[in-house]
Amino acid sequence: MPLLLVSVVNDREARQAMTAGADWIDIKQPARGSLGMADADAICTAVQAIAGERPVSIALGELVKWNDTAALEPQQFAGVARVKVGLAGTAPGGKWQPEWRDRWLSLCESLPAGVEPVAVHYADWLLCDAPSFDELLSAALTAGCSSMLIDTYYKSGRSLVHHYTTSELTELVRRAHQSGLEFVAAGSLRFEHLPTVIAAGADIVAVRGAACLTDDRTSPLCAERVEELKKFLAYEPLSDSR
Ligand SMILES: O=C[C@H](O)COP(=O)(O)O
Repeated sequence: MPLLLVSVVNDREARQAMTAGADWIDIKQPARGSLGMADADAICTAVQAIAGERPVSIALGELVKWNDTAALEPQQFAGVARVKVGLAGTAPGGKWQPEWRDRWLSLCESLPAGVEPVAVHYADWLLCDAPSFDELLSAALTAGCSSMLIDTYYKSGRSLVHHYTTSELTELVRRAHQSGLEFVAAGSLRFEHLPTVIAAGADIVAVRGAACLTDDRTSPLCAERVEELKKFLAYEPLSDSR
C-alpha cells in the first residue's frame, strides 16, 4: 500500500497531519505555487514540531526563480530528508533551455550531505515548458536521486490522471522502479483518483488540496480528511481465495 505524504504550511498543520496518520510531512507554501517555498522560520518551526517522528521534505519553488540569496543556510536543512524544485519554464522554449539540466544538477550538488533532491516531473509539462519524463529520469539518475515525483504545475482543476491515462502512469511507475527510483504521485489528486494511482503502483501518494478543509489547497488542513485519506490508502481488500 502506498504511503501518504501531506503538505503542510506550518508547525500546527505538521502536528495535525502526523496525528491523523500522514507518513511523510512536506513543508511548503501553496499560495506561492505548486512547489511554493515556505518562509525559513515556518520551515524551521515545522521541522521542530515533527521532531524526527516523520521523514520531511520541503519545497524550494521553481528553478527559474531560484537565486542563491533565496537559499537556506545549511543548518536550516537540519531534519530535512528531501527537497523539491520545480522545472517549469526551463524547456523546451524556457529561459535556460538547454542549460536547465546543468543548473538543476548544480543545485542538487550544493545540498548538504544527507539531503536528497527529488526529481520533479510536471504532468502538464507541455503547458508549463518543463522537461519531459524521459529527460527528468535521465537527470535524476545523474543526480543520484532515489525518488521521482510527478505533480502538476497548474492547480486549476486538472489532476494528474487527466494528463496521464492509467496505463501511461503504470508504465512511468514501471520505468522509475526499473531505474531504482521510488515513485511519488501528486497533482490535485482527490479521493476518486486514488484507485488509479494505487493500481499504477505509486509508492507514495502526495496531497495538499484533498487534505484541506475545502479542495482549495490554500485553505487550512483538515485532520479528518487526512485520516480518511490514510484509511483509504491502508485498506487492503480481502483476497478472493475462498
Ligand atoms: O507534494 C504534493 C503537492 O503538495 C500536491 O498538492 P495538491 O494535492 O494540491 O496538488
